[in-house]
Amino acid sequence: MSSARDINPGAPTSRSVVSSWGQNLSTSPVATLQSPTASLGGLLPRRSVPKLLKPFNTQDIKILLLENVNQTGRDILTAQGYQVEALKSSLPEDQLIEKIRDIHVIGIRSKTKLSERVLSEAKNLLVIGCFCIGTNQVDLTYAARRGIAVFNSPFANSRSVAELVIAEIITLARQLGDRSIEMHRGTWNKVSAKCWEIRGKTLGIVGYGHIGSQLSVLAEAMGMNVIYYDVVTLMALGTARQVPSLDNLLEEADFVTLHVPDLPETRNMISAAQLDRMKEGSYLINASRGTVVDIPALVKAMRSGHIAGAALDVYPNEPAGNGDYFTNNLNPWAEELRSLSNLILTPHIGGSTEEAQRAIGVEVAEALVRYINQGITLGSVNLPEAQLRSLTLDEPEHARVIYIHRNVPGVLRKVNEILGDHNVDKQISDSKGDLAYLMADISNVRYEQIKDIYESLEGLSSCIMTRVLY
Ligand SMILES: NC(=O)c1ccc[n+]([C@@H]2O[C@H](COP(=O)([O-])OP(=O)(O)OC[C@H]3O[C@@H](n4cnc5c(N)ncnc54)[C@H](O)[C@@H]3O)[C@@H](O)[C@H]2O)c1
Ligand SMILES: O=C(O)CC[C@@H](O)C(=O)O
Repeated sequence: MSSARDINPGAPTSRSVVSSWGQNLSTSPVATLQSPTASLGGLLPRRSVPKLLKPFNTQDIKILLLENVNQTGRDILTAQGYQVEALKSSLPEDQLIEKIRDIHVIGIRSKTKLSERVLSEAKNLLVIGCFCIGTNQVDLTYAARRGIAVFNSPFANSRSVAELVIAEIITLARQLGDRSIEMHRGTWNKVSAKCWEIRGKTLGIVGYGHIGSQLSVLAEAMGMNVIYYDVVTLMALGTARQVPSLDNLLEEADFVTLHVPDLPETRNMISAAQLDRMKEGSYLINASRGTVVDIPALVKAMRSGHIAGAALDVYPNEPAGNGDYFTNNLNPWAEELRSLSNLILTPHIGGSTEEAQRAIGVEVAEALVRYINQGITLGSVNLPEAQLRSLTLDEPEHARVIYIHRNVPGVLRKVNEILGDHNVDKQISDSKGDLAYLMADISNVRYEQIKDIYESLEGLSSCIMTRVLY
Protein backbone atom coordinates (compact mmCIF):
# COMPACT_ATOMS: atom_id res chain seq x y z
CA MET A 1 0.00 0.00 0.00
CA SER A 2 2.10 2.86 -1.29
CA SER A 3 0.51 5.61 0.80
CA ALA A 4 0.58 3.62 4.02
CA ARG A 5 3.59 5.46 5.39
CA ASP A 6 1.70 8.68 5.57
CA ILE A 7 -1.52 7.33 6.85
CA ASN A 8 -0.95 4.12 8.74
CA PRO A 9 -0.55 4.83 12.44
CA GLY A 10 1.66 1.74 12.52
CA ALA A 11 4.03 3.43 10.12
CA PRO A 12 7.08 5.03 11.72
CA THR A 13 6.78 8.41 10.09
CA SER A 14 9.17 10.94 11.53
CA ARG A 15 6.24 12.48 13.42
CA SER A 16 5.28 9.24 15.08
CA VAL A 17 8.86 8.19 15.81
CA VAL A 18 9.59 11.45 17.56
CA SER A 19 6.33 11.56 19.43
CA SER A 20 6.58 8.00 20.64
CA TRP A 21 10.14 8.11 21.99
CA GLY A 22 9.37 10.21 24.97
CA GLN A 23 5.98 8.66 25.43
CA ASN A 24 4.92 6.72 28.46
CA LEU A 25 4.18 3.38 26.81
CA SER A 26 1.98 2.05 29.53
CA THR A 27 -0.99 4.37 29.09
CA SER A 28 -3.32 1.64 30.28
CA PRO A 29 -1.70 -1.76 30.31
CA VAL A 30 -4.52 -3.41 32.17
CA ALA A 31 -7.06 -3.37 29.39
CA THR A 32 -4.82 -5.38 27.12
CA LEU A 33 -3.34 -7.70 29.65
CA GLN A 34 -6.46 -8.79 31.44
CA SER A 35 -7.93 -10.26 28.29
CA PRO A 36 -9.74 -13.47 29.17
CA THR A 37 -9.75 -14.67 25.58
CA ALA A 38 -6.09 -14.82 24.63
CA SER A 39 -3.73 -17.02 26.54
CA LEU A 40 -1.10 -14.30 26.49
CA GLY A 41 -0.80 -14.19 30.24
CA GLY A 42 0.24 -17.84 30.37
CA LEU A 43 2.94 -17.26 27.80
CA LEU A 44 4.58 -14.35 29.56
CA PRO A 45 7.86 -15.02 31.34
CA ARG A 46 7.29 -14.77 35.06
CA ARG A 47 7.74 -11.35 36.62
CA SER A 48 8.50 -9.65 33.27
CA VAL A 49 6.47 -6.54 32.79
CA PRO A 50 4.77 -6.62 29.41
CA LYS A 51 5.48 -3.65 27.24
CA LEU A 52 2.68 -2.12 25.24
CA LEU A 53 3.74 -1.59 21.70
CA LYS A 54 2.58 1.75 20.44
CA PRO A 55 4.44 3.34 17.60
CA PHE A 56 2.11 6.27 17.75
CA ASN A 57 0.47 8.54 20.22
CA THR A 58 -2.55 6.56 21.34
CA GLN A 59 -4.49 9.80 21.07
CA ASP A 60 -3.87 9.65 17.31
CA ILE A 61 -5.93 6.49 16.90
CA LYS A 62 -9.40 7.50 15.75
CA ILE A 63 -12.25 5.10 16.28
CA LEU A 64 -15.82 5.42 15.02
CA LEU A 65 -18.41 3.23 16.74
CA LEU A 66 -21.82 3.01 15.09
CA GLU A 67 -25.14 1.37 16.01
CA ASN A 68 -25.02 1.94 19.75
CA VAL A 69 -22.10 -0.34 20.60
CA ASN A 70 -22.31 -1.27 24.27
CA GLN A 71 -20.66 0.96 26.88
CA THR A 72 -18.36 -1.90 27.96
CA GLY A 73 -16.66 -1.79 24.57
CA ARG A 74 -16.50 2.01 24.49
CA ASP A 75 -14.88 2.07 27.95
CA ILE A 76 -12.14 -0.40 26.98
CA LEU A 77 -11.24 1.61 23.89
CA THR A 78 -11.40 4.97 25.64
CA ALA A 79 -9.19 3.66 28.46
CA GLN A 80 -6.46 3.07 25.88
CA GLY A 81 -6.40 6.77 25.13
CA TYR A 82 -7.87 6.37 21.65
CA GLN A 83 -10.20 9.05 20.26
CA VAL A 84 -13.59 7.35 20.29
CA GLU A 85 -16.70 8.75 18.62
CA ALA A 86 -19.83 6.70 19.28
CA LEU A 87 -23.12 7.15 17.39
CA LYS A 88 -26.45 5.51 18.18
CA SER A 89 -27.40 4.53 14.65
CA SER A 90 -25.75 3.53 11.40
CA LEU A 91 -24.93 6.14 8.72
CA PRO A 92 -26.15 6.53 5.14
CA GLU A 93 -23.46 5.54 2.64
CA ASP A 94 -22.39 9.08 1.67
CA GLN A 95 -21.93 10.13 5.31
CA LEU A 96 -20.16 6.88 6.08
CA ILE A 97 -17.70 7.47 3.25
CA GLU A 98 -16.95 10.98 4.56
CA LYS A 99 -16.28 9.67 8.07
CA ILE A 100 -14.39 6.52 7.14
CA ARG A 101 -11.68 8.44 5.26
CA ASP A 102 -10.31 9.75 8.50
CA ILE A 103 -10.47 6.84 10.93
CA HIS A 104 -8.24 3.90 11.84
CA VAL A 105 -10.85 1.65 13.41
CA ILE A 106 -14.58 1.23 12.84
CA GLY A 107 -16.98 -0.66 15.09
CA ILE A 108 -20.36 -1.69 13.67
CA ARG A 109 -23.24 -4.11 14.21
CA SER A 110 -25.49 -5.65 11.57
CA LYS A 111 -26.81 -2.53 9.79
CA THR A 112 -23.67 -0.83 8.49
CA LYS A 113 -22.72 -2.05 5.05
CA LEU A 114 -18.95 -1.94 4.57
CA SER A 115 -18.91 -2.61 0.84
CA GLU A 116 -15.87 -2.37 -1.44
CA ARG A 117 -17.11 1.09 -2.44
CA VAL A 118 -17.06 2.30 1.17
CA LEU A 119 -13.84 0.51 2.15
CA SER A 120 -11.97 1.78 -0.89
CA GLU A 121 -12.29 5.26 0.62
CA ALA A 122 -10.97 4.11 3.99
CA LYS A 123 -7.33 4.96 3.40
CA ASN A 124 -6.32 4.84 7.08
CA LEU A 125 -8.40 1.88 8.18
CA LEU A 126 -6.51 -0.85 10.05
CA VAL A 127 -9.29 -2.91 11.52
CA ILE A 128 -13.06 -3.44 11.64
CA GLY A 129 -14.88 -4.67 14.75
CA CYS A 130 -18.27 -6.30 14.15
CA PHE A 131 -19.93 -6.11 17.55
CA CYS A 132 -22.19 -9.05 16.62
CA ILE A 133 -22.01 -12.56 15.16
CA GLY A 134 -22.75 -11.83 11.50
CA THR A 135 -20.05 -10.46 9.22
CA ASN A 136 -22.09 -10.61 6.00
CA GLN A 137 -22.40 -6.79 6.08
CA VAL A 138 -18.65 -6.48 5.42
CA ASP A 139 -16.90 -7.26 2.13
CA LEU A 140 -14.44 -9.60 3.85
CA THR A 141 -12.52 -10.48 0.72
CA TYR A 142 -11.89 -6.87 -0.23
CA ALA A 143 -10.96 -6.01 3.37
CA ALA A 144 -8.40 -8.86 3.37
CA ARG A 145 -7.01 -7.67 0.04
CA ARG A 146 -6.37 -4.32 1.67
CA GLY A 147 -4.89 -5.91 4.82
CA ILE A 148 -7.79 -4.65 6.96
CA ALA A 149 -8.47 -7.14 9.76
CA VAL A 150 -12.06 -7.98 10.74
CA PHE A 151 -13.08 -9.28 14.17
CA ASN A 152 -16.50 -10.35 15.47
CA SER A 153 -18.02 -12.02 18.49
CA PRO A 154 -18.85 -15.53 17.29
CA PHE A 155 -21.19 -16.74 20.04
CA ALA A 156 -21.74 -14.21 22.83
CA ASN A 157 -25.39 -13.67 21.84
CA SER A 158 -26.25 -17.26 20.81
CA ARG A 159 -28.05 -18.01 24.06
CA SER A 160 -30.16 -14.84 23.76
CA VAL A 161 -31.31 -15.86 20.27
CA ALA A 162 -32.09 -19.41 21.39
CA GLU A 163 -34.20 -18.12 24.30
CA LEU A 164 -36.10 -15.76 21.98
CA VAL A 165 -36.92 -18.66 19.67
CA ILE A 166 -38.19 -20.77 22.56
CA ALA A 167 -40.46 -17.89 23.57
CA GLU A 168 -41.70 -17.61 19.99
CA ILE A 169 -42.49 -21.33 19.68
CA ILE A 170 -44.88 -21.13 22.64
CA THR A 171 -46.22 -17.74 21.58
CA LEU A 172 -47.10 -19.07 18.12
CA ALA A 173 -48.54 -22.36 19.41
CA ARG A 174 -50.85 -20.45 21.78
CA GLN A 175 -51.52 -17.44 19.49
CA LEU A 176 -50.35 -15.20 22.34
CA GLY A 177 -49.47 -12.28 20.10
CA ASP A 178 -53.00 -12.05 18.73
CA ARG A 179 -54.66 -12.49 22.15
CA SER A 180 -52.48 -9.75 23.57
CA ILE A 181 -53.20 -7.34 20.70
CA GLU A 182 -56.94 -8.04 21.10
CA MET A 183 -56.85 -7.35 24.85
CA HIS A 184 -54.89 -4.13 24.24
CA ARG A 185 -57.81 -3.14 22.00
CA GLY A 186 -60.31 -4.09 24.74
CA THR A 187 -61.45 -7.41 23.19
CA TRP A 188 -61.89 -10.54 25.35
CA ASN A 189 -61.48 -13.55 23.00
CA LYS A 190 -61.11 -16.77 24.99
CA VAL A 191 -60.32 -19.55 22.45
CA SER A 192 -58.65 -22.95 22.48
CA ALA A 193 -59.18 -23.92 18.82
CA LYS A 194 -55.82 -24.44 17.09
CA CYS A 195 -53.90 -23.61 20.27
CA TRP A 196 -51.44 -26.33 21.24
CA GLU A 197 -48.94 -27.49 23.83
CA ILE A 198 -45.43 -27.79 22.46
CA ARG A 199 -44.70 -30.99 24.39
CA GLY A 200 -44.29 -33.88 21.95
CA LYS A 201 -44.16 -31.62 18.89
CA THR A 202 -41.22 -31.75 16.48
CA LEU A 203 -38.84 -28.85 16.12
CA GLY A 204 -36.86 -28.75 12.87
CA ILE A 205 -33.66 -26.71 13.15
CA VAL A 206 -32.02 -25.61 9.91
CA GLY A 207 -28.36 -24.87 10.67
CA TYR A 208 -27.06 -26.70 13.78
CA GLY A 209 -24.30 -24.25 14.71
CA HIS A 210 -23.90 -22.16 17.86
CA ILE A 211 -27.54 -21.07 18.02
CA GLY A 212 -29.18 -24.14 16.51
CA SER A 213 -27.44 -26.55 18.89
CA GLN A 214 -28.15 -24.37 21.96
CA LEU A 215 -31.81 -24.24 20.95
CA SER A 216 -31.85 -28.02 20.53
CA VAL A 217 -31.00 -28.52 24.22
CA LEU A 218 -33.60 -26.01 25.42
CA ALA A 219 -36.34 -27.44 23.20
CA GLU A 220 -35.72 -31.00 24.38
CA ALA A 221 -35.89 -29.85 27.98
CA MET A 222 -39.43 -28.71 27.20
CA GLY A 223 -40.42 -32.09 25.81
CA MET A 224 -40.01 -31.39 22.10
CA ASN A 225 -38.54 -33.85 19.60
CA VAL A 226 -35.66 -32.23 17.75
CA ILE A 227 -34.49 -32.90 14.21
CA TYR A 228 -31.97 -30.81 12.33
CA TYR A 229 -30.56 -30.28 8.90
CA ASP A 230 -27.05 -28.94 8.28
CA VAL A 231 -24.68 -29.08 5.32
CA VAL A 232 -22.08 -30.49 7.70
CA THR A 233 -22.47 -33.76 9.60
CA LEU A 234 -22.62 -32.70 13.25
CA MET A 235 -22.85 -34.48 16.56
CA ALA A 236 -26.42 -34.54 17.82
CA LEU A 237 -27.00 -33.17 21.32
CA GLY A 238 -29.33 -35.13 23.60
CA THR A 239 -31.71 -37.22 21.51
CA ALA A 240 -31.80 -34.82 18.54
CA ARG A 241 -31.45 -36.41 15.12
CA GLN A 242 -29.79 -35.10 11.97
CA VAL A 243 -31.88 -35.60 8.82
CA PRO A 244 -30.31 -35.99 5.38
CA SER A 245 -32.10 -33.20 3.54
CA LEU A 246 -33.98 -29.96 4.01
CA ASP A 247 -37.04 -31.60 2.44
CA ASN A 248 -36.98 -34.37 5.07
CA LEU A 249 -36.94 -31.74 7.78
CA LEU A 250 -39.74 -29.67 6.25
CA GLU A 251 -41.98 -32.71 5.85
CA GLU A 252 -41.52 -33.87 9.46
CA ALA A 253 -41.35 -30.70 11.60
CA ASP A 254 -44.23 -28.91 13.31
CA PHE A 255 -41.99 -25.88 13.84
CA VAL A 256 -39.20 -24.95 11.43
CA THR A 257 -36.57 -22.52 12.68
CA LEU A 258 -33.74 -21.08 10.57
CA HIS A 259 -30.19 -20.57 11.86
CA VAL A 260 -28.01 -20.44 8.77
CA PRO A 261 -25.70 -17.62 7.67
CA ASP A 262 -26.41 -15.28 4.77
CA LEU A 263 -24.73 -17.04 1.84
CA PRO A 264 -25.59 -17.24 -1.86
CA GLU A 265 -26.91 -20.77 -1.22
CA THR A 266 -29.14 -19.70 1.70
CA ARG A 267 -30.86 -16.82 -0.17
CA ASN A 268 -34.57 -17.62 -0.44
CA MET A 269 -33.79 -21.04 0.99
CA ILE A 270 -37.42 -21.06 2.17
CA SER A 271 -39.57 -20.13 -0.79
CA ALA A 272 -42.92 -21.32 -2.23
CA ALA A 273 -41.74 -24.91 -2.92
CA GLN A 274 -40.29 -25.33 0.60
CA LEU A 275 -43.36 -23.79 2.26
CA ASP A 276 -45.54 -26.23 0.29
CA ARG A 277 -43.49 -29.12 1.68
CA MET A 278 -44.06 -27.99 5.26
CA LYS A 279 -46.83 -29.74 7.17
CA GLU A 280 -50.33 -28.28 7.05
CA GLY A 281 -50.73 -26.02 10.10
CA SER A 282 -46.99 -25.83 10.85
CA TYR A 283 -44.99 -22.74 11.89
CA LEU A 284 -41.90 -20.93 10.57
CA ILE A 285 -39.37 -18.89 12.57
CA ASN A 286 -36.57 -16.81 11.06
CA ALA A 287 -34.05 -15.11 13.35
CA SER A 288 -31.08 -15.66 11.02
CA ARG A 289 -30.89 -13.23 8.10
CA GLY A 290 -33.70 -11.54 6.16
CA THR A 291 -32.54 -12.92 2.83
CA VAL A 292 -33.18 -16.53 3.82
CA VAL A 293 -37.00 -16.39 3.48
CA ASP A 294 -38.98 -15.36 0.41
CA ILE A 295 -41.46 -13.14 2.24
CA PRO A 296 -44.14 -12.78 -0.48
CA ALA A 297 -44.26 -16.60 -0.65
CA LEU A 298 -44.66 -16.74 3.13
CA VAL A 299 -47.49 -14.19 3.01
CA LYS A 300 -49.29 -16.38 0.49
CA ALA A 301 -48.79 -19.55 2.54
CA MET A 302 -50.09 -17.81 5.66
CA ARG A 303 -53.11 -16.32 3.90
CA SER A 304 -54.08 -19.79 2.66
CA GLY A 305 -53.80 -21.16 6.22
CA HIS A 306 -51.18 -23.73 5.22
CA ILE A 307 -48.70 -22.04 7.56
CA ALA A 308 -50.43 -21.45 10.90
CA GLY A 309 -48.03 -18.83 12.18
CA ALA A 310 -44.60 -17.31 11.79
CA ALA A 311 -42.06 -15.20 13.64
CA LEU A 312 -39.68 -12.89 11.80
CA ASP A 313 -36.83 -11.02 13.49
CA VAL A 314 -34.83 -10.15 10.37
CA TYR A 315 -35.69 -8.57 7.01
CA PRO A 316 -33.99 -7.99 3.65
CA ASN A 317 -33.95 -4.24 4.35
CA GLU A 318 -33.64 -2.96 7.88
CA PRO A 319 -33.57 0.70 8.93
CA ALA A 320 -30.37 2.37 10.15
CA GLY A 321 -31.92 3.42 13.47
CA ASN A 322 -35.11 3.24 15.54
CA GLY A 323 -38.29 4.97 14.37
CA ASP A 324 -41.48 4.44 12.37
CA TYR A 325 -39.75 2.83 9.43
CA PHE A 326 -41.45 -0.56 9.02
CA THR A 327 -43.47 0.49 5.98
CA ASN A 328 -43.63 -0.37 2.29
CA ASN A 329 -40.90 2.21 1.68
CA LEU A 330 -38.49 -0.10 3.48
CA ASN A 331 -39.76 -3.41 2.07
CA PRO A 332 -42.63 -3.48 -0.45
CA TRP A 333 -44.63 -6.09 1.49
CA ALA A 334 -44.19 -4.57 4.99
CA GLU A 335 -47.77 -3.36 5.38
CA GLU A 336 -49.20 -6.65 4.15
CA LEU A 337 -47.12 -8.47 6.75
CA ARG A 338 -48.42 -6.18 9.46
CA SER A 339 -51.98 -7.21 8.61
CA LEU A 340 -51.46 -10.98 9.12
CA SER A 341 -52.65 -12.91 12.19
CA ASN A 342 -50.37 -15.04 14.32
CA LEU A 343 -47.30 -13.38 12.90
CA ILE A 344 -44.71 -12.13 15.40
CA LEU A 345 -42.65 -9.25 14.01
CA THR A 346 -39.60 -8.14 16.00
CA PRO A 347 -36.96 -5.53 15.04
CA HIS A 348 -33.84 -7.74 14.87
CA ILE A 349 -33.60 -8.17 18.64
CA GLY A 350 -32.48 -11.82 18.76
CA GLY A 351 -29.14 -10.86 20.31
CA SER A 352 -30.36 -7.74 22.06
CA THR A 353 -30.02 -8.51 25.76
CA GLU A 354 -27.93 -6.73 28.35
CA GLU A 355 -25.89 -9.90 28.91
CA ALA A 356 -25.11 -10.45 25.24
CA GLN A 357 -24.33 -6.83 24.41
CA ARG A 358 -22.01 -6.41 27.41
CA ALA A 359 -20.13 -9.60 26.58
CA ILE A 360 -19.83 -8.63 22.92
CA GLY A 361 -18.58 -5.16 23.85
CA VAL A 362 -15.76 -6.61 25.93
CA GLU A 363 -14.82 -9.39 23.52
CA VAL A 364 -14.61 -7.28 20.37
CA ALA A 365 -13.01 -4.24 22.01
CA GLU A 366 -10.29 -6.44 23.52
CA ALA A 367 -9.63 -8.04 20.14
CA LEU A 368 -9.29 -4.55 18.63
CA VAL A 369 -6.85 -3.44 21.34
CA ARG A 370 -4.72 -6.58 20.90
CA TYR A 371 -4.61 -6.00 17.18
CA ILE A 372 -3.87 -2.28 17.33
CA ASN A 373 -1.27 -2.52 20.08
CA GLN A 374 0.35 -5.87 19.39
CA GLY A 375 -0.70 -7.01 15.92
CA ILE A 376 -2.29 -10.21 17.27
CA THR A 377 -4.89 -11.59 14.85
CA LEU A 378 -6.37 -14.40 16.95
CA GLY A 379 -10.08 -14.58 16.18
CA SER A 380 -9.87 -12.55 12.98
CA VAL A 381 -12.42 -13.74 10.43
CA ASN A 382 -10.46 -12.71 7.34
CA LEU A 383 -6.72 -12.70 8.18
CA PRO A 384 -4.55 -15.67 9.13
CA GLU A 385 -4.44 -16.07 12.91
CA ALA A 386 -1.07 -15.21 14.43
CA GLN A 387 0.19 -14.32 17.86
CA LEU A 388 3.52 -13.82 19.59
CA ARG A 389 3.91 -13.28 23.31
CA SER A 390 4.17 -9.66 24.38
CA LEU A 391 7.53 -7.95 24.37
CA THR A 392 8.49 -6.92 27.87
CA LEU A 393 9.96 -3.80 29.37
CA ASP A 394 13.18 -5.68 30.12
CA GLU A 395 13.66 -6.18 26.39
CA PRO A 396 14.89 -2.77 25.23
CA GLU A 397 15.73 -2.02 21.62
CA HIS A 398 13.18 -4.54 20.42
CA ALA A 399 10.56 -3.95 17.77
CA ARG A 400 7.70 -5.97 16.37
CA VAL A 401 7.45 -6.03 12.60
CA ILE A 402 4.12 -6.89 11.03
CA TYR A 403 4.10 -7.49 7.32
CA ILE A 404 0.82 -8.28 5.57
CA HIS A 405 1.60 -9.48 2.10
CA ARG A 406 0.51 -11.32 -0.98
CA ASN A 407 1.05 -15.04 -0.58
CA VAL A 408 3.67 -15.53 -3.30
CA PRO A 409 6.94 -17.51 -3.29
CA GLY A 410 10.15 -15.93 -2.03
CA VAL A 411 8.69 -13.33 0.35
CA LEU A 412 10.19 -14.73 3.56
CA ARG A 413 13.68 -14.69 2.06
CA LYS A 414 13.33 -11.04 1.08
CA VAL A 415 11.85 -10.04 4.44
CA ASN A 416 14.64 -11.80 6.30
CA GLU A 417 17.25 -10.09 4.15
CA ILE A 418 15.77 -6.78 5.31
CA LEU A 419 15.68 -7.89 8.94
CA GLY A 420 19.07 -9.60 8.60
CA ASP A 421 21.15 -6.99 10.45
CA HIS A 422 19.09 -7.55 13.56
CA ASN A 423 18.51 -10.51 15.75
CA VAL A 424 15.16 -12.10 14.86
CA ASP A 425 14.07 -13.37 18.27
CA LYS A 426 10.75 -14.78 17.18
CA GLN A 427 8.92 -15.04 13.93
CA ILE A 428 5.58 -16.43 12.85
CA SER A 429 3.98 -16.50 9.47
CA ASP A 430 0.70 -17.92 8.28
CA SER A 431 -1.37 -17.66 5.15
CA LYS A 432 -5.00 -17.73 4.16
CA GLY A 433 -5.65 -17.99 0.44
CA ASP A 434 -3.86 -15.20 -1.38
CA LEU A 435 -2.90 -13.39 1.80
CA ALA A 436 -0.15 -13.97 4.34
CA TYR A 437 0.59 -12.42 7.72
CA LEU A 438 4.08 -12.27 9.18
CA MET A 439 5.09 -11.13 12.66
CA ALA A 440 8.69 -10.89 13.75
CA ASP A 441 10.18 -9.61 17.00
CA ILE A 442 13.65 -8.23 16.39
CA SER A 443 16.25 -7.05 18.85
CA ASN A 444 19.28 -4.76 18.61
CA VAL A 445 17.23 -2.38 16.57
CA ARG A 446 18.01 1.26 17.06
CA TYR A 447 15.35 3.84 16.85
CA GLU A 448 16.70 5.42 13.68
CA GLN A 449 16.79 2.02 11.91
CA ILE A 450 13.07 1.47 12.22
CA LYS A 451 12.22 3.86 9.43
CA ASP A 452 14.61 2.04 7.06
CA ILE A 453 13.09 -1.32 7.90
CA TYR A 454 9.64 0.04 7.32
CA GLU A 455 10.51 1.62 3.99
CA SER A 456 12.35 -1.45 2.73
CA LEU A 457 9.38 -3.68 3.51
CA GLU A 458 6.97 -1.22 1.91
CA GLY A 459 9.18 -1.29 -1.20
CA LEU A 460 8.68 -5.05 -1.75
CA SER A 461 6.26 -5.88 -4.54
CA SER A 462 4.41 -8.35 -2.26
CA CYS A 463 3.55 -5.67 0.32
CA ILE A 464 -0.05 -4.99 1.32
CA MET A 465 0.55 -3.28 4.67
CA THR A 466 3.52 -2.86 7.01
CA ARG A 467 3.42 -1.89 10.66
CA VAL A 468 6.41 -1.59 12.99
CA LEU A 469 5.51 -1.52 16.67
CA TYR A 470 8.13 -0.70 19.29
N1 LIG B 1 -31.47 -12.31 15.08
C1 LIG B 1 -30.34 -12.00 15.64
O1 LIG B 1 -30.24 -11.02 16.37
C2 LIG B 1 -29.16 -12.87 15.42
C3 LIG B 1 -28.21 -12.97 16.44
C4 LIG B 1 -27.12 -13.79 16.24
C5 LIG B 1 -26.95 -14.45 15.03
N2 LIG B 1 -27.86 -14.30 14.05
C6 LIG B 1 -27.69 -15.00 12.77
O2 LIG B 1 -27.99 -16.38 12.99
C7 LIG B 1 -27.32 -17.17 12.03
C8 LIG B 1 -26.71 -18.39 12.68
O3 LIG B 1 -25.79 -18.01 13.66
P1 LIG B 1 -24.85 -19.08 14.38
O4 LIG B 1 -24.01 -18.33 15.32
O5 LIG B 1 -25.61 -20.23 14.88
O6 LIG B 1 -23.95 -19.52 13.15
P2 LIG B 1 -22.99 -20.77 13.07
O7 LIG B 1 -22.00 -20.43 12.04
O8 LIG B 1 -22.53 -21.20 14.40
O9 LIG B 1 -23.96 -21.91 12.50
C9 LIG B 1 -24.50 -21.88 11.21
C10 LIG B 1 -24.75 -23.32 10.76
O10 LIG B 1 -25.41 -23.27 9.51
C11 LIG B 1 -24.88 -24.31 8.72
N3 LIG B 1 -25.14 -24.02 7.32
C12 LIG B 1 -24.48 -23.19 6.48
N4 LIG B 1 -25.05 -23.19 5.27
C13 LIG B 1 -26.08 -24.06 5.34
C14 LIG B 1 -27.04 -24.50 4.40
N5 LIG B 1 -27.06 -24.05 3.15
N6 LIG B 1 -27.96 -25.41 4.81
C15 LIG B 1 -27.94 -25.89 6.09
N7 LIG B 1 -27.05 -25.50 7.01
C16 LIG B 1 -26.13 -24.60 6.64
C17 LIG B 1 -23.41 -24.33 9.08
O11 LIG B 1 -22.80 -25.56 8.72
C18 LIG B 1 -23.47 -24.11 10.58
O12 LIG B 1 -23.52 -25.31 11.29
C19 LIG B 1 -26.34 -16.22 11.35
O13 LIG B 1 -26.92 -15.75 10.16
C20 LIG B 1 -26.27 -15.05 12.28
O14 LIG B 1 -25.88 -13.89 11.66
C21 LIG B 1 -28.96 -13.52 14.22
O1 LIG C 1 -26.84 -6.64 17.12
C1 LIG C 1 -26.98 -6.67 15.91
O2 LIG C 1 -27.22 -5.70 15.21
C2 LIG C 1 -26.81 -8.00 15.18
C3 LIG C 1 -27.31 -9.19 15.92
C4 LIG C 1 -27.11 -10.48 15.14
O3 LIG C 1 -27.76 -10.47 13.93
C5 LIG C 1 -25.69 -10.87 14.96
O4 LIG C 1 -25.24 -11.05 13.82
O5 LIG C 1 -25.01 -11.03 15.98
